Amino acid sequence: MDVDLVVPMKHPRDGKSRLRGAVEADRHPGLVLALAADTLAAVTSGAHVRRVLLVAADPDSVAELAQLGVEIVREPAEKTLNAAFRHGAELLRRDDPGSVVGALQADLPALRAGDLADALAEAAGQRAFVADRQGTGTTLLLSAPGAPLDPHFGPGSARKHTGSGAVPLKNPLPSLRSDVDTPEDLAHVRALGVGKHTAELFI
Ligand SMILES: Nc1nc2c(ncn2[C@@H]2O[C@H](COP(=O)(O)OP(=O)(O)OP(=O)(O)O)[C@@H](O)[C@H]2O)c(=O)[nH]1
Ligand SMILES: C=C(OP(=O)(O)O)C(=O)O
Repeated sequence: MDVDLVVPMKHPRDGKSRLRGAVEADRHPGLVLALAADTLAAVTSGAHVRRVLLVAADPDSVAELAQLGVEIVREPAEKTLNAAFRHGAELLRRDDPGSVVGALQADLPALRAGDLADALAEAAGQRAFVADRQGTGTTLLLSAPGAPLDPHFGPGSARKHTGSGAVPLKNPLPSLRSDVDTPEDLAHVRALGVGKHTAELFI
């Protein structure tokens, strides 16, 4: 089954504040962009991903990511994470009302296209989500075809997605569950194997 994905991003200077200190302060925006670039490179290499819409707080600040084959739009007037996801989903559905829409985090630098394909296969058209490796957050939420995405991202989102009827996917999906919020998460993904953009920062 094919999917269109929405990926939200703050200005790289403002995002990933819990990760501050993992690299020198002036390299923080570059690290945030590298995490996103590796995530998006894995996503766009996947056979089942049709479109990727990056919903950005500041499109100019993430313009370099367009070369990875993603479309970039500005976030809506309501500047929150879930509003960014809803806006992206609405734009995608305008072009294809019956599609499967997915909400994906931009901080999965170890992502493998195979894990994303396995998640899509397991979801099999149900509204479903992938919890992060800690089990509390969400890295991917998939709609049913033509049905609402209904995103509830934020602290404790795994419980909120379960509560709203989304099916928690059970496959291991290690690369898809390894989001990077803290320096400890960064050490974890480096051990798992990150993409080239993040790897280059640590040579
Ligand atoms: N466009 C947009 N993206 C957002 C917004 N809030 C969060 N994001 C993005 O959504 C993703 C997940 O958010 P978090 O993991 O909470 O990241 P964060 O807010 O950058 O990190 P912390 O500052 O450490 O909480 C990140 O890629 C953020 O850049 C928002 O209001 N608008
Ligand atoms: C916003 C979320 O991400 P994080 O855990 O990366 O803050 C979430 O898991 O819903």
